[in-house]
Amino acid sequence: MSERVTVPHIRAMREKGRRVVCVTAYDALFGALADAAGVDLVLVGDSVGNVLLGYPTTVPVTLEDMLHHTRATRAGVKRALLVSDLPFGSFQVSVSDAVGSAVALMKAGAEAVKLEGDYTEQIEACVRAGIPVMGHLGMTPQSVNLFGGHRVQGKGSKGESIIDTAKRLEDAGAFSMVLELIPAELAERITEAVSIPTIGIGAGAGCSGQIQVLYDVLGLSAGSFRHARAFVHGSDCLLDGLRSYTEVVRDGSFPTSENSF
Ligand SMILES: Nc1nc(=O)c2c([nH]1)NC[C@@H]1CN(c3ccc(C(=O)N[C@@H](CCC(=O)O)C(=O)O)cc3)CN21
Ligand SMILES: CC(C)C(=O)C(=O)O
Ligand SMILES: [Mg+2]
Repeated sequence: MSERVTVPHIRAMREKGRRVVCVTAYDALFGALADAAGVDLVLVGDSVGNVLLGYPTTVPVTLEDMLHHTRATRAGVKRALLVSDLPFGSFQVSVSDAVGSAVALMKAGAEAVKLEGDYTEQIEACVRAGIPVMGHLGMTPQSVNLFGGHRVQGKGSKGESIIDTAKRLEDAGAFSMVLELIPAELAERITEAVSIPTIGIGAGAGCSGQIQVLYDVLGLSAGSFRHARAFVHGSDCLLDGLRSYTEVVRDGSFPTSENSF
């Protein structure tokens, strides 16, 4: 594979007009698959809570969970930039919490961290400590209890404050930002208002790049979302294989002499 992707590369992609391709992963196996597909950035998302751990939201995910999945994903990702989410509770209360948590993720193998919301002091302090930070605005899932569900944010006049926050995240030193579940027109206005790459999920095609949850892309998620698309029917495919296995064990045709010693 070609040269490793770095934070300056991601920034430069916007200037060159090349869309940034991002996907989540939570372990070495799927991290290596995403890397082999040539994505630019792999996010160890706190969506691991919903997707793999069976939680209803990302709220219960701990820093220990994120460290565990970051170490695993690090083992599989060789080329793409590896970014890890700061989970709920690990950065909001103080700047020292934020830097401490971010340092731990970096030691686990992340090359940058992402945090949700309007936390410019935390972003400044991490950047000062040498840790690149990705912002995340719009429908920030760690605030689901405030929103009353995973609902589109920033409709109508409420969009203005998101534009203002986006500018302040850039000023604080964020190298890019995720825009989640906001009107496409608002995402375009934010993208015009900042000079760092905007990475959309449910935020239209006017962002500098896109991110999706890997299991949604692979058709391995329980539900389906308007913002996502399954590019392969993973669950159907895997179920076929598992049903075949079940059948041949039951009828005694597996293992054969070739599988035996
Ligand atoms: N598998 C998975 N994919 C994701 O994109 C994802 C997660 N998990 N977990 C963390 C957050 C939660 N996200 C969510 C969760 C639910 C909706 C949802 O129910 N969307 C509605 C539309 C919402 C509206 O119209 O306001 C839908 O119909 O898809 C969207 C994003 C995005 N993230
Ligand atoms: C979907 C992305 C932006 C995320 O934060 C996650 O997967 O946790
Ligand atoms: Mg997340």
